[in-house]
Amino acid sequence: MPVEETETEVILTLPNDPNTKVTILKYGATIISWENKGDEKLWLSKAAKLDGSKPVRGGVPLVFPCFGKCNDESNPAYKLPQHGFARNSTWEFLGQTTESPVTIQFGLGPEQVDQDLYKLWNDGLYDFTLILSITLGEDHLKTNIEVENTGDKDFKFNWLFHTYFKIPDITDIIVNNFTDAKCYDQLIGETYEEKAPMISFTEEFDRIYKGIDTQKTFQMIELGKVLMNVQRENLPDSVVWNPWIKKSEGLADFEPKDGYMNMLCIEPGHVAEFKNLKSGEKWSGAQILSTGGEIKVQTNIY
Ligand SMILES: O=P(O)(O)OC[C@H]1O[C@H](O)[C@H](O)[C@@H](O)[C@@H]1O
Repeated sequence: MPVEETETEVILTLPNDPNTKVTILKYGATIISWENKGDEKLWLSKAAKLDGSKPVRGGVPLVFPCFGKCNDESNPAYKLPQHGFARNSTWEFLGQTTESPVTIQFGLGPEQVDQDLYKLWNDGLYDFTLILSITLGEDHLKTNIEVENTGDKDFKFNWLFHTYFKIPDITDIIVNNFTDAKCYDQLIGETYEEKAPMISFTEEFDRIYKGIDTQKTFQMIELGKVLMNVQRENLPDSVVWNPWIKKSEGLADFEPKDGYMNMLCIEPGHVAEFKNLKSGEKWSGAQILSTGGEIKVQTNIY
């Protein structure tokens, strides 16, 4: 049985490999585990709440319709909490859609969102359907999101896959192919061009990389070995985040406290600008994670 459903979770297993599986919490449609050949690829805090009382600290939380806290009073997302409402709504499991590759879907519409929260977005006047498709392969995991504006009013939104990777030791990790990207450093409030040939981590890190050619793959490399490739479809931006010591101390659901050594967030999204979606229109974007392979340095492709 490739798909098992419980009241709170769905587990998708690769038909020919019981050690390759993905576990999705219906709350937030949050992927909380991706085991590839028995090896866990995602970081999940030991203190993560999995009971629907707050967004999950770890895995792949979904960010919609705003990334971070929207500070623009004229934006209808202004009153929403940090990262919007998709990660703290219980999605509907829509079932398996294809057998090969094995794919399942989850859906979210205004009726599944906590109504007090939903009303904070333009008084609940927007109508939308989100369809999340999760495809599991031998060495890859694809998450595709489709956003449809099913109402009569145009709206604008951010989307982001807030992916927490599990890693052996942050100080041994470098990430490539961000070179020359425009970046907004959230810690110093400044925009500049990334000049480092590889990103490495020795302190708190919180940057929004913008408008990166989707032909570029970000590779998370540990001591010369590719641990993960992050590919994108129609998602021009990517946040890179590690809370390091002080910030993780302040996060009640972040455990163990030295867990920052074993996690790194690389978060493909559409967040530097809001995406406008007209009434009746659809938009989609995807993140494709894959393990292994060679190091490929991609300079700007003109
Ligand atoms: O604590 P959360 O609301 O889950 O946000 C966790 C983090 O998300 C993103 O990576 C942001 O860039 C960070 O500034 C933020 O701290």
